[in-house]
Amino acid sequence: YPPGPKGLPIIGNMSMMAQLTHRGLAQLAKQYGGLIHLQMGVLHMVVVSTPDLAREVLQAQDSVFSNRSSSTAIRYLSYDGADMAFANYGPFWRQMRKICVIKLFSRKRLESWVSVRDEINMVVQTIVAKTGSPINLSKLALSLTSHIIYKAAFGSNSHEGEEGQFEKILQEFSRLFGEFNIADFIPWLGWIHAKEFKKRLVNARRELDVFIDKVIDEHLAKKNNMNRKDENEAAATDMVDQLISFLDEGAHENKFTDSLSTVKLTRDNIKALIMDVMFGGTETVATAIEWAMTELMKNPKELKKVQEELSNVVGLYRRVQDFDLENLTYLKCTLKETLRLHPPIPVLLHETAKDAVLAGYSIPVRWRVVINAWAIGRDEMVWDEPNAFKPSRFLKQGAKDFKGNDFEFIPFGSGRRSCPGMQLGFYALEMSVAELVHCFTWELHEGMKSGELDMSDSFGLTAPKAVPLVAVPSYRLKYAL
Ligand code: HEM
Repeated sequence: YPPGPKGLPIIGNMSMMAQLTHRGLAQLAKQYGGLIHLQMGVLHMVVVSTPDLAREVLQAQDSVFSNRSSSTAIRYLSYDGADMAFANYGPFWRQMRKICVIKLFSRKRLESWVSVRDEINMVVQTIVAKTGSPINLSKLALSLTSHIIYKAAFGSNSHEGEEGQFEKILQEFSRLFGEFNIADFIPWLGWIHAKEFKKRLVNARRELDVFIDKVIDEHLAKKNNMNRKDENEAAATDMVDQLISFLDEGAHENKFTDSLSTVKLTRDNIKALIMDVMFGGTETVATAIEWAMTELMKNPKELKKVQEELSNVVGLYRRVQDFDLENLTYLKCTLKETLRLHPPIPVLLHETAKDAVLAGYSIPVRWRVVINAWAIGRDEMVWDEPNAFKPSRFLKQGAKDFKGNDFEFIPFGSGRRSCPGMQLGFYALEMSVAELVHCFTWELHEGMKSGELDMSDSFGLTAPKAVPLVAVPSYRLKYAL
């Protein structure tokens, strides 16, 4: 097995649990090397912290390393693996992925892209009304991305209060995913808080059931109405509309097929896929917006360069349009640098599908494989001044890109399990930051200096800023909105 800190009998390295964040694991990698073994009760895991080993796991031997690790909460809340993000690699996952890529996230499905624009417009209007007052940008970013994904998934005709209700359900899901459950590590101690934990799992899933069943029924009714009115009339399609076209109420399990025309989905599949989209698309993009704004506030010279570029390319008499994005090169470099220093998902969680050998070490089947994207993005063997925010490094010829071929820079992962929402996610990030710094000038709250900004992060499904970013906007454009 690979080297690693020595553990105790039965519990292994469980006493180090609090240390096993992206930062703690990067520290351990300095001590034990790019491949570490840790044991947490019955669960074994290896941690990959170098680009070469990431290439081996995500590309050269990807079919062996592309399963997902699971837990009691994940199994229950994903409707027993009825989704894509938590399903093991195989025909079922392939089928679900095809639906997501072609039907939900594709550039051709314009509605999601329109949701991004509409919601950013609303946010700009809100900020205009609050110029001169402090704004919690961390909260604003999360509310923006929740609205975008909610609208892309469910359409715009939600009823009063429903969005807030849905946010609460997701927050409880998120807490349950992250909660320490002893049964996952030492199964025979599982009785300790099993009853209470199970009760919370059942309640959370029941609430999601009630919520999404209602949405599905409303969409089905709308579809029937449309059919009656005009067979040929194209309905405005949100993600639920797309998914219910595969719904077979009589189906109890999926039949795997390579052709989308014969795919059948159950209600549980639809609920679980919606959950994937919500989790995949909300906190990730919000965290990236928050960090981009934080780094720009921390580095006023870089902010000035981005704003100069916006003045030259867009000018101060109009807002940023989609066609401007390809000319906003420095903005793009700034966002890449943000994703290098602060990958929203700092560690990728995979599992071995069979016994494997990695760098000469044995990695048995069903071992957890953690790829520390955060540590790789700050590897001093690869990156010059790895902890400095230097967007211009991405201007150089041959600079790394995040599309999955450069294993030194993997904020969206790479290979089979890489992010299917990358295009949509990056577009939402690019447009949000472009508009925030084009329409407004930002000052830190209460006379705080840029050097005093707290740059610590917290560790969970994503790694947002530990202390929210608060800043005061003033309007920058030369025409009234
Ligand atoms: C800045 C934005 C985003 C970042 C940095 C990001 C990053 C990632 C990463 C690192 C993974 C895991 C890769 C792996 O395990 O190897 C992932 C998976 C995933 N992402 Fe994203 N993501 C973003 C936006 C989105 C958006 C907007 C959506 C959907 C609307 C989305 C949906 C998903 C899904 C469903 C998966 C699971 C894929 C699978 O298991 O096959 N992501 N993402």
